Amino acid sequence: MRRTPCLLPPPTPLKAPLHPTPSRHTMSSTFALSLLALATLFLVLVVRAIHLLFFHPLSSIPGPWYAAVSSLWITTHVLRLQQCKTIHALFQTYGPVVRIAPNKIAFCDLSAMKSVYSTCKFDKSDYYKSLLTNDNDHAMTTLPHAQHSIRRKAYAAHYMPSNLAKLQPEICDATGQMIDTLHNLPSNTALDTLSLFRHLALDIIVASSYGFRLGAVGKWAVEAEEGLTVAIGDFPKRGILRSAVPKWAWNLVCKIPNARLRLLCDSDKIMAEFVSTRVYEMRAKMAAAQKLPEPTPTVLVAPTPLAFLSGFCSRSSSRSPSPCPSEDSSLADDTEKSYLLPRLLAYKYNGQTMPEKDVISECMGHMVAGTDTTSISLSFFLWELTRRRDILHKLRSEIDAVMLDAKTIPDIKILNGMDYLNAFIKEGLRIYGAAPSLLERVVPGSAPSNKHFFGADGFDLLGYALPPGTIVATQAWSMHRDPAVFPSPETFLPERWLTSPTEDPVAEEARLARMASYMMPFGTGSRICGGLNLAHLTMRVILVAVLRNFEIEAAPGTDEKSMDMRDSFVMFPAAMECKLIFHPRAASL
Ligand code: HEM
Repeated sequence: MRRTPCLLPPPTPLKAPLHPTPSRHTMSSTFALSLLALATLFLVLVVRAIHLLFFHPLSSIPGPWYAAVSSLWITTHVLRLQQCKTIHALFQTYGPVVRIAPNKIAFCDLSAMKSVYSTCKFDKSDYYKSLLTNDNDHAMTTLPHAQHSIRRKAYAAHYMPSNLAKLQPEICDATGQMIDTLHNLPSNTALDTLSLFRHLALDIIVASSYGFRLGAVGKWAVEAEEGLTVAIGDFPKRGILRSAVPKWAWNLVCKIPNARLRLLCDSDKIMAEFVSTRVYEMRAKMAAAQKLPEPTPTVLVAPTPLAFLSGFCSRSSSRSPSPCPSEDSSLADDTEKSYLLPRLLAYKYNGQTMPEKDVISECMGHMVAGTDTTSISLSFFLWELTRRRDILHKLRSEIDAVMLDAKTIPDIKILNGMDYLNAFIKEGLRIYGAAPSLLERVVPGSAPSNKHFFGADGFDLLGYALPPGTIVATQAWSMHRDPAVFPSPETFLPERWLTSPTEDPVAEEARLARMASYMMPFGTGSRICGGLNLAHLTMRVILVAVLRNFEIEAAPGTDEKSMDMRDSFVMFPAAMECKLIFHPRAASL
């Protein structure tokens, strides 16, 4: 029998919905899974926190519990630019050793400072890599001690006092140009000294490194900021931004068509191009000099000396002012002096010269390290003088006595012997040192030769065992404010650096030596600032020249609030500027 075909239409296939509605069952299982993930994460964090607080090798070290469980707390203070003050407050609450992050210990103690930085010479932490120049190391960023000492040997002799003495004409010339510029400004002009001294410090560093006159102050005077100076000011900001965002985001930021942003992104490149040009010129000069039949100058000699502007430099070591050498006469004496660049180009290690990339990044490192630090210190020093006429008066008496002619800066030997000036600078560096922050080091994996600092559990820091890999650091800010060493530490008192005629001379010497041992405005130990002699000379020259020629007054708006100190490795005023007015002294005209 044939079957009757079914006349019913075939069933329409169900259309899949565009957005399938999850069943109640699926929804609840996703929710449960998320809850489980969150609970697991929470549990992991709790277990981790418990470990860090109670079972970690650093758990016995005092400090706030939230600092021990996460780096977030200290990072917020870094971002608030208040790390120094925050850590200082911790020392006052918890004592000389404090845990400030899960793996980071800060201390404030002289013996610990000596063993970390000088005796054991711990390597630097990764933090310094944010300061690479031209994506390459320089002395400051070379972390391992052994590699660093090779770098240090390459440049150290440049900053020896004997070499700097020969570079006085360059330093005085640049300073003289600034003094002339200030004399020519309309009266009552408020100047940002951070910017002014940044330009001057750069002129001095460029002149003493390459024998090249940059003329940054001259350009600044006509309100055309020197490109290189802007780049140097931008460089640290670039470093912070670059390390805060992923690489792709940074590349994107640098594509935004904004001229100012472009400059910031290119700051490293601008500096590298400037130094590369100097390297190219110097190589050409050195090659030309070697082809001369006779006499053959050493490679350390810069073949073309700077032309000197005016009579601001004195070459005499006597107290009577002497005329500045003329352009013609300077050549003979200059054959002895040595700039930084030819020295680096000639440096050999194991028979090899330094790769050019290293020479360039080294030179860039010095420009970055020396420019803002010098300008910030000087700005705070002058700001202090606007508030302390008593100190200004004593400084003036000393300066006026050795600087009969307002246009002749005394010789280095005279500057070195000015007791009150030097006491003032020491006190300035104690309170306003431009780099007062933590100088991070890492506890090594194996004990160095000084084994007595190491027990079975690691490095012995004031009775606490720090395992290898722990980051350990102290800060000048706190070492300089120890009331047992510096009575009334917040009071600016140059006299504390002078011996009192009414006290026992032996006790006085011991007191001065004790204070000096706590001072670390330039760091301390094997990684101490390479340019500290230049910094001292520059500060002395600029201070005597400015104070001999001008009365200084704080501009409206420059006050305790605007000058409140902020720190991000280097320190700076809250307002990011220091506006002062320079009135020519009658005796200087
Ligand atoms: C008042 C001015 C200055 C202050 C307060 C200062 C401070 C410092 C500090 C704190 C360090 C780091 C030490 C460390 O990381 O442990 C340093 C390193 C350095 N500074 Fe200065 N500095 C000043 C001026 C200069 C100048 C004028 C130059 C050169 C032009 C310079 C060149 C260097 C170099 C090359 C290093 C790295 C040293 C090395 O590791 O071999 N600094 N400075």
